[in-house]
Amino acid sequence: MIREHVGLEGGRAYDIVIGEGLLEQVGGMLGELGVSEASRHLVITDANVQAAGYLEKVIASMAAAGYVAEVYVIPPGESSKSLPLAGEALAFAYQCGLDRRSAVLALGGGVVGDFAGFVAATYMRGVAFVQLPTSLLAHDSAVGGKVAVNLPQAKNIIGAFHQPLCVVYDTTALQTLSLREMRSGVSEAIKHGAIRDRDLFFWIEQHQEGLLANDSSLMSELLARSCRIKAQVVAEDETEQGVRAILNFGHTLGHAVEVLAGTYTHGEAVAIGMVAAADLSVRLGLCAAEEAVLVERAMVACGLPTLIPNELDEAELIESMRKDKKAAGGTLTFVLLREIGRVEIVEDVPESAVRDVIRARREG
Ligand SMILES: NC(=O)c1ccc[n+]([C@@H]2O[C@H](COP(=O)([O-])OP(=O)(O)OC[C@H]3O[C@@H](n4cnc5c(N)ncnc54)[C@H](O)[C@@H]3O)[C@@H](O)[C@H]2O)c1
Ligand SMILES: O=C(O)C(=O)C[C@@H](O)[C@H](O)[C@H](O)COP(=O)(O)O
Ligand SMILES: [Zn+2]
Repeated sequence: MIREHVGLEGGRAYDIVIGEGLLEQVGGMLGELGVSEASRHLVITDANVQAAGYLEKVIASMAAAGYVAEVYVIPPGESSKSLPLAGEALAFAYQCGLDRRSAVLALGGGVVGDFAGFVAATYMRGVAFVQLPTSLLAHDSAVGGKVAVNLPQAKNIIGAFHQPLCVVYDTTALQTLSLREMRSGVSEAIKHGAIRDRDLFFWIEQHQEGLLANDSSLMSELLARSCRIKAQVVAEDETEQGVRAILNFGHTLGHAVEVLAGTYTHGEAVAIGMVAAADLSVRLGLCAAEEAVLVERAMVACGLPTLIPNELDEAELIESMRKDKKAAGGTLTFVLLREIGRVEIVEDVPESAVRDVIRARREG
């Protein structure tokens, strides 16, 4: 078992526990975290994760430890991150009699984590929550306390910073993940390498075959190293007053592509966004062209997309990016590459440079 730590102040520090068979131990872990046995608790998951058998394990483990668990199952997919569905989940929590000592458990990928975290952050002005990530991408989403639902036209617009009590990462769950979702998760790990750890970046490219095949020792190393970077950045700037925005590398364009196309996974869209951000960095004279080539090479090696679909309108992409959460006053803000392992946040990027990059990155 591996333990990483998110070193926050004010009683909000927590551990990320990574290992095999942890879902069967959730009940005992809740006891160690001081979760009350007197209150009812809510496990939120999606239908795919339920069908794969993980919900049963959590419920059995909680029951064995004396916990009463209610269950709320959402449809799989990004469209579940909506305010109306969150409202229904909140009403369900109330109807079940959850109280201020109740905990919400998020069992699933990033969609479930963001959604359930939002429910936990808003129910009775905030109750405890525990992340039980089941996708590879969720090594990113489960850590750091960004919880949110979407507007139809923009991602994560309605949300909060609400840290979990613990992240319990059962790596056996990754066995049922599709190759596409494994690749999508690798994309955010490449991001962690690109922003803070050059060695990790090249290690992922070198070991992509074993990682995508879910080799257990490689996977444990990936999760530990990638979560460690995420935890460090979050501990430096919990609510994104500054440096935390580097975790948004690839997301300015990535979020625009994800929303406007509606056909890419989050990790795929961010992969396109990272390659484009690297191109932009070269165009603005911030980084050597060879570094951008290496970013693209890593994405291709991991089977991730690198081109912007032709059907996405340039003006709509720009408009969406001007409304990105990092942007103030409608300017274009990007996290740009200095070299692999080092990035910087650049505000007020000229629109002409962004348009040039979009045109050069179009599908053939
Ligand atoms: N809060 C954050 O810091 C943060 C960070 C990164 C991404 N995100 C968000 O996370 C979301 C993407 O997360 P995701 O890629 O995990 O998507 P997801 O939650 O939709 O999961 C991907 C697919 O895999 C299925 N699945 C999950 N675990 C499975 C398992 N063990 N076996 C079989 N199927 C499984 C899901 O049902 C879904 O169909 C996006 O909404 C993104 O905005 C948030
Ligand atoms: O934790 C963060 O901070 C991140 O930016 C991580 C991102 O990978 C993630 O997609 C996050 O949800 C994006 O946040 P947003 O504020 O750009 O919506
Ligand atoms: Zn992301």
